[in-house]
Amino acid sequence: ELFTAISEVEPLLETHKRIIDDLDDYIQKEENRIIALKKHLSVYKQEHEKAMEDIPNYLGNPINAFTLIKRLTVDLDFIEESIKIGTEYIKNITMNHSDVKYPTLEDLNGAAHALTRLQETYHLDVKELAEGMLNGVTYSTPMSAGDCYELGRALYNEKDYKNSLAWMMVAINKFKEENKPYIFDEVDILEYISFAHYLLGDIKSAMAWTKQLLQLNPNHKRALGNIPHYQKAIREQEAKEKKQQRGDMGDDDQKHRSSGTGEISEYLKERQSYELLCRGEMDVPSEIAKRLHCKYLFDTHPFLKIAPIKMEYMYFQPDIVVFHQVMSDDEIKFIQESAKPRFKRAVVHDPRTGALTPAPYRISKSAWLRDDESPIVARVSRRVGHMTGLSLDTAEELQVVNYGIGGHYEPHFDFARRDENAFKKFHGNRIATILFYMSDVAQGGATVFTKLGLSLFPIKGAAAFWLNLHPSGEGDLATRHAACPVLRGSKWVSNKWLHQGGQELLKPCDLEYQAEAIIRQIPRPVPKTSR
Ligand SMILES: O=C(O)CCC(=O)C(=O)O
Ligand SMILES: [Fe+2]
Repeated sequence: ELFTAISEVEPLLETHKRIIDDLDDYIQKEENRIIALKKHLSVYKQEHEKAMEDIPNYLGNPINAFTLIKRLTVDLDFIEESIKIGTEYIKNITMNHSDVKYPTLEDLNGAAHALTRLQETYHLDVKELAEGMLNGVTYSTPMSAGDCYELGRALYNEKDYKNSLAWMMVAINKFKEENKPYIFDEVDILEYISFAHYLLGDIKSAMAWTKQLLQLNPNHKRALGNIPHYQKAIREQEAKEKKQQRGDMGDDDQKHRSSGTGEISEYLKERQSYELLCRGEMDVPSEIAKRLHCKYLFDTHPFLKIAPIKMEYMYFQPDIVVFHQVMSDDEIKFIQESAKPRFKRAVVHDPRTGALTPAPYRISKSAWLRDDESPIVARVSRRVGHMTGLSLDTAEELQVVNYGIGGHYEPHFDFARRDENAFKKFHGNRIATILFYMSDVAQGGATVFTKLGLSLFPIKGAAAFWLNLHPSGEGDLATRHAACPVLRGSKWVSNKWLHQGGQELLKPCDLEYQAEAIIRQIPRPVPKTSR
């Protein structure tokens, strides 16, 4: 699962270099071998010509008879042996070395999925992507027909036929333009295109592409077999459409039934604001925006009297703030290096069982760092106390996260719902989140609050802070948030989650608030984030 963290993809460059060196060496040896073989061949040809000019005379010469026999015994053995050595040698190269890392087919599929996630979230054009461009700017070498074909194949195998088809269409155009040798040919691409159309329910297109395939290869067995099948399906589809047209007159009931359930539209609504926010196309409401400001924070801890913290309000009710310059480059480097060897694919709590499992909606690698393992980690925790005025006594360890190719975390709450038994080992629920940004991100990777319409774009060394719970202890549903897929760059964050235990005197729960949490309509006063 190398694809789940960029830091784990980095060592693949070492593997890449190894392949370059091995292949260079192989080609050098192979060229020498070919030169030797060519010399043999030319001797064979020359001698053969001479022999054919006058066969009896040629073979009458005992030397010629001897050399002919030699060429067909010992020399032939040499040729055979040298070809065998070549294939053995290349076998050794393609066999995995144990001292470098190799990605798996799972990684290839993960990377393929990531590309489509990016393409869909950021409205990227497949043709532009294939040219190595993002929003009109070139960032990488263009993809070859082979790259596009493999990507299309990976998506096809993952049953994502729509995106598979989009990439196969680019593959076929590039294939015709490039005119390069590949292990696949135009017929193979056409077969994927036809079948993807079929699986997407567009049987007429499937038929048209299959006919194109048969023009190139009239004996293609599978394509020939599919034609009657498609013809039958088209007839059935047309009959169904006709029946539906007749039935539709006045069948209002049908229309209501197909309008979908409320649950789906709620999901789609969230998805829509998530994507808009990820692209930075949504602003916070103007009545909030006009009150946003920055200030120096110097009263949550006496220490701040001499070193106040820069605090920027990003939202009110719930209050979301960003503290600037609260983690130094050296601290970041140390934390990254400590986390790397312990990285595991990030897991989520299964809401039914509370068990930890990896999920496709959270693609990253993470590790936990304890305060007592390094004064640097402890110093960062202490700083969280200074910034928030809250107790760290019941906090979780520092969770360090690196997102992989297209890495993301879909909308979620940081607190546990009442029916989840996720946080039983902690003192109460997650009252607050402090999210340190340990890198800038070239493109994408924002933290977005889907209910609020707020996007926070990572700034290295800054930290976002918000309370997840109402003062009553009820989870604040407005804190629903997500990590957008990383479009370009590597995103590092660390989370410090504070729990309710130990905050009783610092953030007393309020009976009025408790009532408010139940009767949500009552507007509540702006709670002070700092004290
Ligand atoms: O990485 C981010 O921007 C948010 C991460 C997050 O929400 C989490 O880890 O719970
Ligand atoms: Fe979160």
